[in-house]
Amino acid sequence: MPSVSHPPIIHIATALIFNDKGQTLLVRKKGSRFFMQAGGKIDAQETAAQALARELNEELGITVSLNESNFLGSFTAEAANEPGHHIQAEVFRMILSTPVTAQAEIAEVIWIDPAKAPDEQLAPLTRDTLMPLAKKILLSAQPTSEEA
Ligand SMILES: Nc1nc2c([nH]c(=O)n2[C@H]2C[C@H](O)[C@@H](COP(=O)(O)OP(=O)(O)OP(=O)(O)O)O2)c(=O)[nH]1
Repeated sequence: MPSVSHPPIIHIATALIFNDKGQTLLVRKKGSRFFMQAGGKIDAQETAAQALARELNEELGITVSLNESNFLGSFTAEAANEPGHHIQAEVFRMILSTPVTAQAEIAEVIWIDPAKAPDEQLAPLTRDTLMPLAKKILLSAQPTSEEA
């Protein structure tokens, strides 16, 4: 029987970060043309939540504490910056009301309405999974006409 080879998997932790204006935060890392969610690889001995808190501190200068109520799920996609690799992303959600500063390997930070994000500039996981999820979360958070 022919053997099937699977692409190597990179395990990362990342976050859908929202502000109070219906926007979500994306970063572009130095040397990459793709915008994606902040975060990065989970080191040995770290939980996904610990890895994400460390990465958000390194990349954006923010201190967050995360628990399972912030956890959205585990999603897979092609890795944006490492051809031939796939990622498995542990994805959290949070609301941020403090300013952020691009630090370490971050070249750009943007806040964007997920309905207006240009697909061709997004990493595969962001384009195919996380921006659609962000739109759903924002829609479900909007008050209905009866509540408004
Ligand atoms: N943070 C993040 N990485 C993503 C997303 N989508 C996606 O394909 N990736 C890819 C880009 C990279 O190939 C990989 C993350 O690696 P990285 O190099 O940025 O992670 P890191 O900050 O831990 O850096 P390092 O240990 O390699 O120095 O996952 C995403 O939405 N967020």
